[in-house]
Amino acid sequence: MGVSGTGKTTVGQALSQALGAKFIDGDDLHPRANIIKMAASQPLEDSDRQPWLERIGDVIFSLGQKNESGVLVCSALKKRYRDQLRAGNPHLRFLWLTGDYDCILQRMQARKGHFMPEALLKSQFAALEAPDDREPDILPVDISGDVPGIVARSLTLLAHQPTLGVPA
Ligand SMILES: Nc1ncnc2c1ncn2[C@@H]1O[C@H](COP(=O)(O)OP(=O)(O)O)[C@@H](O)[C@H]1O
Ligand SMILES: O=C(O)[C@H](O)[C@@H](O)[C@H](O)[C@H](O)COP(=O)(O)O
Repeated sequence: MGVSGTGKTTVGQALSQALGAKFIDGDDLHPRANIIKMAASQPLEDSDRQPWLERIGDVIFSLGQKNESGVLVCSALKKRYRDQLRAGNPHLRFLWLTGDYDCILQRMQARKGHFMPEALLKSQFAALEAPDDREPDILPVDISGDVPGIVARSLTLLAHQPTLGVPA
């Protein structure tokens, strides 16, 4: 999880390879109307996100039913969104990619060919409900430094969450 531009897709793909797990990009689960809206620099509303979160929760449930490991990346900005994803998915854990606005903005500016405009980064931070100790299943990972280092830190954190299929 994390605001747009934090590296969810980049880190998630590398992490899924390191874990031998399936990779799913939550961007691909949006109704097309959501993508069109964001591409037009309009922030999504809670109602826009509902069908998307439902699909994400169902994909996670399907993986669990097949006893399959997966890395699914999505912003999951608000606690109630995360609670919706948790429902019926006891093995779900979150890695929260976290960093400062300027660092993320620079990365978004350098990113090519993605529908999400940097103009929406402020609204992403405005919508973000930063996890706190009410959500102990969320592991914060700072995004400064290179991708291999972030993946290594993520693996170390996940190793303490054996339910993710990472050997303890
Ligand atoms: N640790 C990193 N250091 C430098 N650039 C990064 C890092 N992680 C991601 N990026 C770059 O930042 C941009 C946003 O990454 P991306 O994976 O698309 O983020 P998200 O999926 O969270 O929107 C991409 O251009 C990506 O190549
Ligand atoms: O909750 C939201 O406002 C949207 O879900 C938004 O977060 C979008 O899905 C991605 O964040 C954009 O794509 P990237 O995160 O890949 O930039």
